[in-house]
Amino acid sequence: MTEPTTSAGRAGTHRSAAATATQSASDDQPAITFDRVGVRYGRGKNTTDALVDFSLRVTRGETIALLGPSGSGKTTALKVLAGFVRPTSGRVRLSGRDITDLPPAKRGIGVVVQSYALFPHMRVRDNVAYGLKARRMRKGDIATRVAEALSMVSMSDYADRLPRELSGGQQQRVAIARALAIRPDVLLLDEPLAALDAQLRQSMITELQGLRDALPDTTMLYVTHDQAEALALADRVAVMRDARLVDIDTAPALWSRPPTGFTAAFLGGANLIPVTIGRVSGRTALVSAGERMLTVLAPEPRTRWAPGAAALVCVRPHDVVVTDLGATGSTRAVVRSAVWRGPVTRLSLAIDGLPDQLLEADVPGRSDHRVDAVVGVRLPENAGVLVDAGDTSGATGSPT
Ligand SMILES: Nc1ncnc2c1ncn2[C@@H]1O[C@H](COP(=O)(O)OP(=O)(O)OP(=O)(O)O)[C@@H](O)[C@H]1O
Repeated sequence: MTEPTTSAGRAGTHRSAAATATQSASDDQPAITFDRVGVRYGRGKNTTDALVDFSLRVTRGETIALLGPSGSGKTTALKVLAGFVRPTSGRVRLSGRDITDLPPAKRGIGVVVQSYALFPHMRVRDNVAYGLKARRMRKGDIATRVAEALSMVSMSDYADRLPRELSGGQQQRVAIARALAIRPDVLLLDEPLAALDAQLRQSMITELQGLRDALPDTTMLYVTHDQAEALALADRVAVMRDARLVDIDTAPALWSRPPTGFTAAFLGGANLIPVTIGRVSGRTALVSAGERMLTVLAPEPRTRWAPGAAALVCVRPHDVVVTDLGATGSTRAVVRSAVWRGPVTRLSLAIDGLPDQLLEADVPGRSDHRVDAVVGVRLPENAGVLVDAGDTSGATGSPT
């Protein structure tokens, strides 16, 4: 086994308590490993399986978003790693070291939760210093660390304020500074922006992106049910459903080639059209949707797509082309609703030959399409991608 080398982190000599504690761990191990973790809450008849056979490996410096509907087990996974919940089965490791039985304070993990959890009677600097004092660090070193952490979140000017004298976004920055002050190798963020309004959330996403880039050696696990946050911040997105990890991949891959209908729907804004697979050749497939034939992308492995089998085609609303009625290659459709969303108008369309299916289409700007207007619709070749047919219930992600 090799000693962990000093990480060339953003703060120059970035070295965490956790890393110091993981003397026997190896740098080539994943920073975080969940190994078939199960969590069952309660006893007897009143039990809830919050995590089932949950396995995940996170590389050092990677940011993973745990994305899923309410109750899917995201927070439980974080609590297991932080040491607040003991798994019923399975093991958790940090840099290869088994920490399943280690108390939370000995794990050296930074945790940020939705509700800030600042000590109301302590000034900002004392809130940030809290974990360092608990580690019995020297006063001078504490002052340096506090200043460094506050500067990272642009809160240096607020060190003497009380939490109640800060806005929500500022309080959350202090909570992040407090988590960073211990220079954790692993930072856990549980819906850190959920309590903020939409505009502030957007600017905090940008700040978190900056923080992530400034901390290239810090591994982050980010819990959210907001797909926009996940897509903006994560190197990989782990989609959870009913206590299980259902899909994991890079954000662009999950977006463009969602493996399951659930993930396609949860990432938001997906039209999922039931189809029957016809001929598959290379990366494309000819499929029938109602009375229509479509040419769509068939992601690897091709063996997934057997001719005659049922599947779904995922089409993003911005890929649907709305034309005048009768335009070449178009199909007749009736506008069922038109909602202006700023940059686009989202149309809901009933398509001839596609019964029981409304297709959502985005047209640029504020369109003047009225309900019951008759238009043409065209799906460009390969605008759709084949997705495994399956249960998509509960996949109501935030709209895109
Ligand atoms: N202490 C507990 N005792 C009993 N059941 C619990 C406890 N904590 C969570 N649960 C249950 O475990 C399941 C997973 O909860 P968890 O908080 O991990 O989900 P989540 O995906 O983080 O949800 P949310 O997005 O709403 O925070 C849920 O069914 C929840 O009701």
